[in-house]
Amino acid sequence: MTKSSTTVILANLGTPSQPTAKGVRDFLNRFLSDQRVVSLSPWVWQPILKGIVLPLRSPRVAKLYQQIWLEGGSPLQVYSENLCHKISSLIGDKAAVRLAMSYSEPFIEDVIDTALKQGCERLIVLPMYPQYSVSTTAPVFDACTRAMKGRFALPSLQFVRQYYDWPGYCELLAQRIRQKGHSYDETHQLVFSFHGIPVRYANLGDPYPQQCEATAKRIAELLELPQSAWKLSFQSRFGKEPWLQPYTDEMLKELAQQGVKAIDIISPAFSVDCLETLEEISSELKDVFLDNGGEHFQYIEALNDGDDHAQILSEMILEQLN
Ligand SMILES: C=CC1=C(C)c2cc3[nH]c(cc4nc(cc5[nH]c(cc1n2)c(C)c5CCC(=O)O)C(CCC(=O)O)=C4C)c(C)c3C=C
Ligand SMILES: [Fe+2]
Ligand SMILES: [Fe+2]
Repeated sequence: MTKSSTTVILANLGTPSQPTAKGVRDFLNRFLSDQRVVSLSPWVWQPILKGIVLPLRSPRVAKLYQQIWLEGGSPLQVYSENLCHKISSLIGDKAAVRLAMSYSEPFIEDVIDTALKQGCERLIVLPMYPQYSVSTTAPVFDACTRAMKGRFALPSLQFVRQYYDWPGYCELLAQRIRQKGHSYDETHQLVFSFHGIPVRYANLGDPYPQQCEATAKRIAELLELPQSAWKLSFQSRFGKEPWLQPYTDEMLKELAQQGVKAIDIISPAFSVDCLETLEEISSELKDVFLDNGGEHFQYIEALNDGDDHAQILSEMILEQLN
């Protein structure tokens, strides 16, 4: 297989191009207009989105992005790009490796279009979400099919649905937690905080909650933690309907009030750090815990652009190439 005939697409969510109200608005408009993400009728949702959500949320969220912005752009963008370069080096001339995004540049459709123009005959698509969700993984698939529309010669397509269960993946996260050097018990808890989704989506068949639970259980098992030493919760609620519970903010408040003094918190739904970890967890949720009597709060970073992360994702890709 030559480099030009196989293309690996590392697909992530997307992020604002600038930490400004306009940059955030453009990103949120694309993201929240996708019916996979907000599954309301566009006749009902679009006026609310355009008239209320975007004007109120964009300037507020832009200020949050400003607090975490890096020299090369948003953390999600920078870590994803660095990771892609490392994976590309590891894969060598077996395939071209490209980063693509669902809701910001470089868009998945454009990256696929360029690859096909350059003679790509085989696409391997790896959404950068360890757990499958209709709100994240499915939009990557949608973008792939949009990119194929109207074409006469389609490439073969391999789509990685999830990878939390890839051998060694949970071990990598467990190792990261071990490096923090703690032993956990009733007063020093390990919290697995996953990005939430509406309960309705789970009831309609999204396997995301089961996959989150399996991820947390496996990591706890590898760390030989008793059930009393760790918790699973869901963060980043959006909108009025019920989301997966327990909610991280309420749980941290309760834990602090029950006398838990120290928390280490990790978010295994994110392959790279982003607004939801660097701002929501590291700042907002930290304040919730400390304001209610907690004393020690540590956020354990995502695998980001680490060599071990690039290595394990490359192994998954090489398995697809075989
Ligand atoms: C596991 C990954 C993610 C799931 C599942 C997910 C579902 C989901 N998200 C929203 C709404 C928002 N998410 C926002 C940011 C955001 N979400 C993810 C990942 C998942 N989302 C990431 C990586 C990010 C950060 C992007 C970055 O640039 O750093 C935001 C924007 C921030 C804000 O305005 O608060 C919204 C909105 C919904 C509605 C949803 C499932 C239905
Ligand atoms: Fe989200
Ligand atoms: Fe700690």
